Amino acid sequence: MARPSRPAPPAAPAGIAPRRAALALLSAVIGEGRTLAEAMPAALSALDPADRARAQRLATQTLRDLGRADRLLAPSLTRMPPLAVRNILRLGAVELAHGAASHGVVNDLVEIAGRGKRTRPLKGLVNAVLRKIAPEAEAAWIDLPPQRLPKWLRGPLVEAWGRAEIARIEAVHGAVPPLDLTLREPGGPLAASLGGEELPTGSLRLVDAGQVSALPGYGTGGFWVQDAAAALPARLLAPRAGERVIDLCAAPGGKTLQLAAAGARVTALDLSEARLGRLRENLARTGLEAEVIAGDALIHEGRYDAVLLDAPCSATGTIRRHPDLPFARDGAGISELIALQARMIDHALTLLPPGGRMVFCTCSLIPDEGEVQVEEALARHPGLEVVPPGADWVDPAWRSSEGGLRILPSHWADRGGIDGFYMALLRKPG
Ligand SMILES: C[S@@+](CC[C@H](N)C(=O)[O-])C[C@H]1O[C@@H](n2cnc3c(N)ncnc32)[C@H](O)[C@@H]1O
Repeated sequence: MARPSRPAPPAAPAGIAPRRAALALLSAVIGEGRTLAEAMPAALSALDPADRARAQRLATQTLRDLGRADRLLAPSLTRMPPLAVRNILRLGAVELAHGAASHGVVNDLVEIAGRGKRTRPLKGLVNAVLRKIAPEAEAAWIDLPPQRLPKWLRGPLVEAWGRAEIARIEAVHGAVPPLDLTLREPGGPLAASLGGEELPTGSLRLVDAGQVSALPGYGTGGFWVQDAAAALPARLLAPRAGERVIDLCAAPGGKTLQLAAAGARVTALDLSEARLGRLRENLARTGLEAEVIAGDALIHEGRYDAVLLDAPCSATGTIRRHPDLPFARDGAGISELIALQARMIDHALTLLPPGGRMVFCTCSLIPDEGEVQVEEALARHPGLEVVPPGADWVDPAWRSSEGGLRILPSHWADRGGIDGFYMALLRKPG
């Protein structure tokens, strides 16, 4: 006799799984100081691709808006609840402020609070606070100031760029950045089918692009994702067809692809075998060619016409795309990075013939990783020159006094911002 089948348990509401995963990401970043990239594999592994994307989006948005969320919540809290509860409230506040349906947000987050041992006792608080802020969250949000940079970074940056510029940078950090693409053939038919705005520097900018792999031209390698600022160092180097160029810190390979697409004979070197795996995937997808070497830029030997040195740095220029960075870092290790960059510049020069050229760049907002690094290199190497770029894509606001280009996220704010970067074209004495 067939056994009566058990009734299936009621399905959990669709929003629970991605919201729980988003909270796991928030606790890894805010509570444990890990980056989203480090935390994502474990936190998202059980989810389907759509929920994975939603969880990542929710966590990223909450980190971007943490300061505003705390301000919105503060009047409703007489005491500071434990971090796990605070993160539930923050996620709720951010979702409500961005127009999510309040019953879904509140019900799911109350349910999630009820499932956790540490959060269960405060389930009632979660319910009461979220219901209280729900009606006004969207309207109140507009007047709240954006998330501030953490103290370890804000102090030096205010000193370098001034309070007003830092406020503008923080405003840009508070907005969802557009998607920038580098096209293999700029201005070709693919640009028209992708739509978007062609930037003066040649990148194509899309707003609300959706899933990148679903865009036309992805499968055939017609473009790669690369912030508009990150696309400039290779343009500054201006490789010619057939030139031997080494990309010294190459992975995951955005600049290698640009150099190869320009027809240069490219060597892509990086210390990280794992990151080189992504570079190889990018070469395979685009059908572009480069010699790939797992190695140390401090000891690699050879002779090249030109060098691109995109040195490891604090990455503080990329906060608008990586809002986890201020939480996952505390400023430790920056002086070691600065010393490493100087050693890399010195060694990179040995790879060039007299008169050879090199672009040094970092995605940092800290002058010690940019302008100061180049000034000190000039002092160490008599005859080394900075060549100020004459290209028509250079925005005059980017020119810095020693001849390099300084890009701040607040530049092009009306277009959606741009990552912070520093770059300089150096010429070895002849
Ligand atoms: C800013 S990222 C490079 C991004 C890359 N140029 C691109 O456009 O996709 C810096 C890279 O330096 C690499 N790196 C760090 N120390 C290195 C070393 N001693 N030699 C070579 N690569 C190194 C890291 O693994 C990392 O991939």
